[in-house]
Amino acid sequence: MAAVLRRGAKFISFGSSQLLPGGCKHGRTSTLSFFSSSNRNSSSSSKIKVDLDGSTGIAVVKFQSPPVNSMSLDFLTELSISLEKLELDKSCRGVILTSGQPKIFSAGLDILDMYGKNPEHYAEFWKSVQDIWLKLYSYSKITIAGINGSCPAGGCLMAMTCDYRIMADDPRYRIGLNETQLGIVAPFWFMDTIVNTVGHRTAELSLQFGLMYSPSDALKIGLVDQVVPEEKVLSTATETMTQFMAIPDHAREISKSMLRKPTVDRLLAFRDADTKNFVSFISKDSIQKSLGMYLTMLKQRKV
Ligand SMILES: CCCCCCCCC/C=C/C(=O)SCCNC(=O)CCNC(=O)[C@H](O)C(C)(C)COP(=O)(O)OP(=O)(O)OC[C@H]1O[C@@H](n2cnc3c(N)ncnc32)[C@H](O)[C@@H]1OP(=O)(O)O
Repeated sequence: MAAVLRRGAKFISFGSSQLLPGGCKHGRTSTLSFFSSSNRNSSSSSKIKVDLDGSTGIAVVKFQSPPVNSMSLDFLTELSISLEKLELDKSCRGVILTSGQPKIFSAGLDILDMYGKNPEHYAEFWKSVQDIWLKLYSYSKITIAGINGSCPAGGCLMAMTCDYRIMADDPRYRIGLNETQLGIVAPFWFMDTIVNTVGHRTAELSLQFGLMYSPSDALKIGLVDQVVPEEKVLSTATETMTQFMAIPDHAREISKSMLRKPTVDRLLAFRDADTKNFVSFISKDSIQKSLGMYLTMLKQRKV
């Protein structure tokens, strides 16, 4: 079901579903601004660029980790710090996540962080993946994903944590949780997130086949909320943000929190066990072999 938020309208319009397999609380001034005192503030780490417009309260967080914005430990750490600063900054009311790399939103978790490393590294990496999900899924500010490129696995997970998803209409782009195609299993909180987004039955098919959807199919199943020409992704995200901002922050925030808290609490309750499971799963010879083969295929561009 594709819920569409239209200009000047409320949450309306539900499409049919179809699956195709395939590969300040209103505050505008800041006492806690991390981005200097002018109206447009930029900060840039090596992998994440943040532009906060103090006059609108909208921050654009751009991924700039070539070639494919894969979520390495460094990427996740930098993103986490940027999000934390923005959450504390009272001049910021909403965050747009988007990519500065052509054709890719994010390639998902960095496979090199899951391959050929030691258990301590896997545990540290996994905790940072959990951390970014926990942060975004329970983020108090409005979040919109401007998906201007392909968005597999962890990339799709990150987009799903946002309050709204706008995808570029390029038919070459794909989005979905493709883990089974790599011979790995999406953890329960990845599954919870997609179930919460597209519903149980669609999630069952999606996860088992590891389906990757074109923008139009993603819209049909409600994995994204809107599909627009690529050059309009950011402007549409800004317009949509303005609609969200018209809702009193406290009411919106509490609604979001009530809807998402059970899912967040489930990971918090099993966080250590989930980390142990990940480390033992990813350390298995058979899984390492699958990942090694997948990396080789990627390098030979056979995927
Ligand atoms: C119980 C608990 C159980 C827990 C069980 C464990 C659960 C883990 C959950 C996993 C979640 C994930 O996100 S796993 C990651 C899943 N991601 C994917 O499958 C995406 C794979 N990538 C792609 O499909 C493509 O690269 C795509 C993103 C569309 C871009 O295509 P392009 O043609 O533009 O670019 P490519 O030539 O393919 O890639 C450019 C270079 O980037 C590298 N690259 C691409 N994706 C990469 C990635 N994710 N990590 C590292 N490196 C990557 C390629 O190898 C190339 O390296 P060079 O040749 O050296 O330049």
